[in-house]
Amino acid sequence: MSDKKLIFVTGNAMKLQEVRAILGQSGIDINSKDLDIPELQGSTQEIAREKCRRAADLLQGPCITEDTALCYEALNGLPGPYIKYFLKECGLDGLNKILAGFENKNAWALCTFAYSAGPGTEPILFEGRTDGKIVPARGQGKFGWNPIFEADGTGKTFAEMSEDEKNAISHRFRALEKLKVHLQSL
Ligand SMILES: O=c1[nH]c(=O)c2ncn([C@@H]3O[C@H](COP(=O)(O)OP(=O)(O)OP(=O)(O)O)[C@@H](O)[C@H]3O)c2[nH]1
Ligand SMILES: [Mg+2]
Repeated sequence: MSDKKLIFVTGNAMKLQEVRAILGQSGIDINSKDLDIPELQGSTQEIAREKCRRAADLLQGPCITEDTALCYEALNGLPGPYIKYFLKECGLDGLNKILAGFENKNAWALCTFAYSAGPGTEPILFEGRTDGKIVPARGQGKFGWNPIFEADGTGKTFAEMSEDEKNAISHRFRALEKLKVHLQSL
């Protein structure tokens, strides 16, 4: 890609902030656009592909989109891509209580970036996953479900970490590492 300037279609300011911080000095410059794209039901991959297709159609050009899922092992991966609505309706406490009947509190955060070269092309997906467990809320509650997700091996929730600490191990960082390689090869 000649100028490495890419449109990230998202309505989520925190995602954008993290993506910019993680991309840092990579030479990949992100512009953002907040378009209201309907999100389908289905697997995270189906949702990610369709959102990116629709975004590229609306923009009439190349773009990236991102979908984040929070997956509970005891629930075979749910709430998954529907976490936004669970968080809104049940809150952090409710997201803990959902697991009250299960001993298994394991969960994973899954980030899926989709890249479209433009309308009519098939989006390419880049996934990143961080394993952890669901815990009662700890730390600064500035971003989504960060306070209830304790990343394995850290003893900290995402909300107890500095920006740099989270960005070094997050689902978003791991997905962006793959997207970066692809973009740099264009
Ligand atoms: O604690 C968190 N740490 C994270 O790292 C993180 N990344 C996303 N989220 C939240 O999970 C849902 C995903 O839904 P989502 O992928 O559809 O995002 P969105 O609708 O906010 O933006 P977009 O679809 O316009 O890009 C939304 O509630 C996001 O706020 C996070 N919460
Ligand atoms: Mg969304």
